[in-house]
Amino acid sequence: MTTQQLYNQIQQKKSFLCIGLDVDLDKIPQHLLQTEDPIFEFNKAIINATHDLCVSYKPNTAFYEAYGLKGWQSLEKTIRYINENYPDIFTIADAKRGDIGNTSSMYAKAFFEDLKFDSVTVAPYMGRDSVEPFLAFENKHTIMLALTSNQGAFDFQTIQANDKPLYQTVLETSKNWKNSKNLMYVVGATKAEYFKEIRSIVPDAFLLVPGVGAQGGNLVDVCKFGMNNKVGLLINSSRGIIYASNGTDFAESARKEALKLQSEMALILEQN
Ligand SMILES: O=C(O)c1cc(=O)[nH]c(=O)n1[C@@H]1O[C@H](COP(=O)(O)O)[C@@H](O)[C@H]1O
Repeated sequence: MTTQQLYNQIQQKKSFLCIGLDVDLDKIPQHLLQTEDPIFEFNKAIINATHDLCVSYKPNTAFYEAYGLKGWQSLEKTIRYINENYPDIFTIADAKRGDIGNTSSMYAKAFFEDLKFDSVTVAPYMGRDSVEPFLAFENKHTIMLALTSNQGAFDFQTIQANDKPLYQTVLETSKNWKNSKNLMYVVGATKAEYFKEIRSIVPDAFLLVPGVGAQGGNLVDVCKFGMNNKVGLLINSSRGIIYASNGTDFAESARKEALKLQSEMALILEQN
């Protein structure tokens, strides 16, 4: 998918919401545990109930890997279900990969060619040759961690190195990498005060912004300086939407939470 297609979808749906499919068998409605593939059944119901309100789904692979082969199969079925039924949706494999070049190439194949995700999250710590194999894929997107939503972001990412915080070097340096047009960046919603600076470094890039909802980030604060002239934001909420209820009404309840965020987004888009 191209970023223009993503932008078209944002305009059409008046939404830049990304729903995180972080499925935990201890949190999903108990009646689903009787089914053959509870993770897939849960995802299918959430997707069917919310696909018109969001532009993206982001399964975090940890929640599937934790259940071994069966979990990986549920992930495969989920991405196939989205691609077959809602092909406009931008899909993110939240896997936070990155390794020496030949290994990164295999990670890229796994997520882009085998599973057919539109994008994958990648950690920048190993540098250019660990990220460029992902960037080589046309119309696929590499979402690199820049300034994350967690408290530990202050351990390394904001450390001064060469007179600037490390996350700024990550942004500036990566702009010069081959196929950098395929880069997006993760910036946590809990770091709203950094968006002005970040936008001055990467004015055109899409930013994946997790941390609203359960982690306490605020949508309006993020949009104030985070938006660009093509919106340029994908705001993720996982637990805040998918675990709105653990009863038989879980899908409707998820829809209600997604609708709240989408309505706020529609208002923000109208005002900009
Ligand atoms: O890359 C991510 O998506 C990510 C980066 C980050 O800085 N913070 C962050 O929370 N995430 C992911 O975003 C999701 C947030 O989930 P909720 O806090 O439940 O909305 C999880 O899948 C996290 O792994």
